[in-house]
Amino acid sequence: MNSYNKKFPELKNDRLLKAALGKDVDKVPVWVMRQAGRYLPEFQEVRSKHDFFTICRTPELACEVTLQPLRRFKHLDASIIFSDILVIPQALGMTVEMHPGVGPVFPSPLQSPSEISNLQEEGAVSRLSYVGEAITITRHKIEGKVPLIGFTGAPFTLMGYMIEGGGSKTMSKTKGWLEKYPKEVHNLLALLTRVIIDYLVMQVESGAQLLQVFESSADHLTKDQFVEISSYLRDIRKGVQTKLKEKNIEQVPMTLFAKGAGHSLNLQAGLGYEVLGLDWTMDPLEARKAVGENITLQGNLDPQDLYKSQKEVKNLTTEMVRKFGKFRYIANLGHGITPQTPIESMIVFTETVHEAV
Ligand SMILES: Cc1c2[nH]c(c1CCC(=O)O)Cc1[nH]c(c(CCC(=O)O)c1C)Cc1[nH]c(c(CCC(=O)O)c1C)Cc1[nH]c(c(C)c1CCC(=O)O)C2
Repeated sequence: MNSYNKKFPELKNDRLLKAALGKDVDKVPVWVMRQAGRYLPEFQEVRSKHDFFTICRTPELACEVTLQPLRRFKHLDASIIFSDILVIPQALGMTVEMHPGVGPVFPSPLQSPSEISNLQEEGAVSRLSYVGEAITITRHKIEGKVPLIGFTGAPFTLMGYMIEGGGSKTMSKTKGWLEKYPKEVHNLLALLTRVIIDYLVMQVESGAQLLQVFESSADHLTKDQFVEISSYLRDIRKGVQTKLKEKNIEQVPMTLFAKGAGHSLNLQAGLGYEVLGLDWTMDPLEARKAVGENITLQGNLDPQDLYKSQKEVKNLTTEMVRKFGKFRYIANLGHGITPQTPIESMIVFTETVHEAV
């Protein structure tokens, strides 16, 4: 399988890819994390008929919900394949359920490091082939209107869910493991890193045009702990590049979103990623100073700002885009859009980005 053989429709809007690679753009590109999701009635409609992971595993359904935001919001410059970061633990043999109103639940989380050896690394990526199929179908159905982003959870975030058994306010079990079992933790993070690299390469082979790595739980780590786990993030970037080269597949830009790790932007800028995602705590000018001119920044309006009046959303968005400027910048929120967000706010946000500079 190689995307060259798939004859995908020609890309008409390449603002996102240009911005990621530091080329000039006519307008600032914009997309929104979780842009396909519960704030859209058409998503709720599909969701009322199907279990969350059934949607992920059924390429036609995943494609349909990926396309939903594009139909509504004419200013979106990218789509992101509908899936979840927790499909990797599933492919390793763990059970993950999505409970409405609760979030992900692992009935049998990892209880001790000895259970790491039960994880089924072999064949994990082939068990994720449904994501590749969803990507390929979606690339055709998008008709080249905008690029399609593939994604993965990053090692520490995935390990956290696998140990905690779901979302956690404190991550105390996981942080306990970091102290008590450094060798085993390394083995697990290294295993996840290997699977993630092959999974991302498979996504590119299937048609993904940019890859985002979500280290969403980095906000639980101390600065020193983040420095430690950053080696896996570097290995992922390098590993994807090396494998694409070996397979003679064109390189794609990659984004790292390490939520809460704005304390280490300078370090992040050296990990090989073309784009760094910022959460809403970061000041655009300080972030630019920390990363220099060779990195594209993505973000970072507070998702809660979308609950304000249209006028305020417009003002805050304009202010944000002006601070970041047109050079090496992709507009987004500082985390995923939340379920009760008024649809009108998405319209104002995306339109305003295109008008702002
Ligand atoms: C940590 C994480 C997860 N999943 C993801 C992350 C990293 C990004 C982040 O930090 O938000 C990533 C993710 N999850 C989903 C996408 C789809 C693509 C998109 O951005 O539109 C993406 C990129 C769909 C989803 N993933 C989830 C939903 C809602 C589930 C439902 O419909 O019941 C969607 C649309 C559920 C999910 N999935 C996860 C959690 C913690 C939850 C529950 C919290 C919540 O409900 O928002 C794990």
